[in-house]
Amino acid sequence: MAESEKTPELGLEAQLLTACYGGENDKVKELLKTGANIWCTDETGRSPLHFAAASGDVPTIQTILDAGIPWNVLDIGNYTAGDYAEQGEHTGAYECLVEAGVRAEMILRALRETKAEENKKREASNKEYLESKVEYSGDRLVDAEKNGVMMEWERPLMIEHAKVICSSPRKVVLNIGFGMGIIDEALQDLKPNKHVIVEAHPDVYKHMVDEGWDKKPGVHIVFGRWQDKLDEIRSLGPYDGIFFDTFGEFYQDVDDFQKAILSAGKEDDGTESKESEPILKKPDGIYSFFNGLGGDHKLFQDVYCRIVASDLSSLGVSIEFTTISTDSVLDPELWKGIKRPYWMLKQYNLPICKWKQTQLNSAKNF
Ligand SMILES: C[S@@+](CC[C@H](N)C(=O)[O-])C[C@H]1O[C@@H](n2cnc3c(N)ncnc32)[C@H](O)[C@@H]1O
Repeated sequence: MAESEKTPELGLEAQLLTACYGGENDKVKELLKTGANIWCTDETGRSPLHFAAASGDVPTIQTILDAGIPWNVLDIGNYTAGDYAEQGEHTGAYECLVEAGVRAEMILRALRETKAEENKKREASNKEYLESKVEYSGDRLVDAEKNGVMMEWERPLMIEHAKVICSSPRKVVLNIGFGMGIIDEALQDLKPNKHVIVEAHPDVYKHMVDEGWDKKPGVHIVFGRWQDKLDEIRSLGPYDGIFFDTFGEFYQDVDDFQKAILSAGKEDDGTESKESEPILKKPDGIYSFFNGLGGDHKLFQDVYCRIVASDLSSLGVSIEFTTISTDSVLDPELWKGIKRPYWMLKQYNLPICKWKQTQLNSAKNF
């Protein structure tokens, strides 16, 4: 064969991507040993993990993850490896990526917690937001940088959340974060006996007062960050239903909130009080939260759903998700004027959190 007729030999990186795509785990390992650069990508930014996910071969995915590619890597089109696994209907591969995400996030969190212990009290995650202006503008509430704080498209979700935490009249309910007051309107329609609303932003608080929320029978407004108002929140409870939906806070804040409402009160010396019940009433209290974490990528959302389930479980609470289609939200028109769409998934996982029955039984036997 003439020299010019030979197929040109692929470079190590091209060989690596091809082997990942073929799910050839042994070859992938060999290429990595030979010095193939694990950080290589093709022209569309797809990493070896994207290719391995597209092959659906779990051992190859594991090899790539072990070699250091993060589970949440994105290509130029903003797709995760999970998107490639799903496109090929590789459920085992998708599950492997979710598990990798959960493991990585748990490790990161353990590291952060050690740091937080060192720094003791954290600064508010959304300090800047709370100190700047917000604007009510038609179907949305935006912050000074045109981030969507709350938008009208969430109304059907809020109505369902309200039904979950206030399933019959005369309940005592707590809502953290007023925003556009959509869930609070829905709760009022369900006729609770007592309806406590905690809101930290001065402009939002002013809007609530302008709209007469402070005069509604049974409504108690607590103005301030929930973190600073726990004693007042506790004194107005316990609650049959609790909903949490703030803005600019992180998962750590959600986790702190859950620990605060699901644990017994503290004595002056900081030990758990034997008399005081948790803020969420036992045994029938129901807790829910806006499940927007990771709302721009399905893989990220699935990882957070797993993490929150595990955290709640260790607090004695089980979680179930009911799904609601959010297909219509994918229309780019809806997000015009908003800095960054915060929801890009076809399905919303609405969490319903209840005290675990086994826990209650063993507590009774105690
Ligand atoms: C997404 S909006 C809530 C929307 C609401 N669920 C509705 O149906 O309209 C979030 C709200 O939480 C408030 N917020 C943010 N951090 C808070 C905190 N730490 N404590 C209480 N409210 C907070 C914001 O000012 C904002 O009004």
